[in-house]
Amino acid sequence: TTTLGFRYKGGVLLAVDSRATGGQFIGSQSMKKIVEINDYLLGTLAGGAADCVYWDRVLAKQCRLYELRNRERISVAAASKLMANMVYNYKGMGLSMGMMLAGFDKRGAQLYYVDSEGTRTPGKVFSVGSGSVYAFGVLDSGYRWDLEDLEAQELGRRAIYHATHRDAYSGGIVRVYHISDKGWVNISNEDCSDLHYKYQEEKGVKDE
Ligand SMILES: CC1=C(C(=O)N[C@H](C)C(=O)N[C@@H](Cc2c[nH]c3ccccc23)C(=O)N[C@@H](CC2CCCCC2)C(=O)[C@H](C)CO)Cc2ccccc21
Repeated sequence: TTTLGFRYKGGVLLAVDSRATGGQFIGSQSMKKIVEINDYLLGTLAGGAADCVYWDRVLAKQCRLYELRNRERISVAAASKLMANMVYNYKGMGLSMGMMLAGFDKRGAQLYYVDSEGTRTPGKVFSVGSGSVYAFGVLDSGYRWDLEDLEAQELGRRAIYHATHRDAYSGGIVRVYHISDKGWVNISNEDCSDLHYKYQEEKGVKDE
């Protein structure tokens, strides 16, 4: 898996791949690794698939209960704290989950990293998963706070593409989401092989 997220002038940009693996076998090429918790809150998933899918659903339920009890949406900080505290109860028991919580709330655009080891930290740029080393290579060289929206989307897309090209455990569809004060938008879902030929074309390189 390769997932990434970064905060910038235009809000939060998330990009992920869609491959699930079981050892050397590919379990799926079309998984949803960006999960829609509400109209202003997204999560990204990496690690044990069952752990990620299960705990995401528990978090989504808790966020909905919060809204019903408090008549307002939960903050990203609070949602990430809920998740961190829930999985901390199972620390050392074998959970494997590395996720990001991204959204827009009273504090503006927010991005947190939370994992099953007990880490919960806010930040500007994260990449999580087996392909994150490749994604960081592209991301860190192209990231600026003042990116325009289209530049930010293309940076996220290219960083995930490069990870799917080099990491055997990443692949499938490159999904890109943008979160602003108007909520989240799914920008694109492109097959990484289509992106491969598009980028080769741009480089003027034939059928590699
Ligand atoms: C195909 C499939 C599943 C599957 O392939 N499960 C395997 C066993 C799994 O958990 N794969 C992990 C890798 C892995 C195997 N055993 C582990 C033990 C510990 C930690 C990781 C693993 C995976 O693809 N992980 C993805 C993220 C997942 C993909 C599916 C959606 C939720 C996030 C990645 O992190 C990369 C592919 C690198 O592992 C689980 C599932 C649930 C619902 C619907 C379909 C599936």
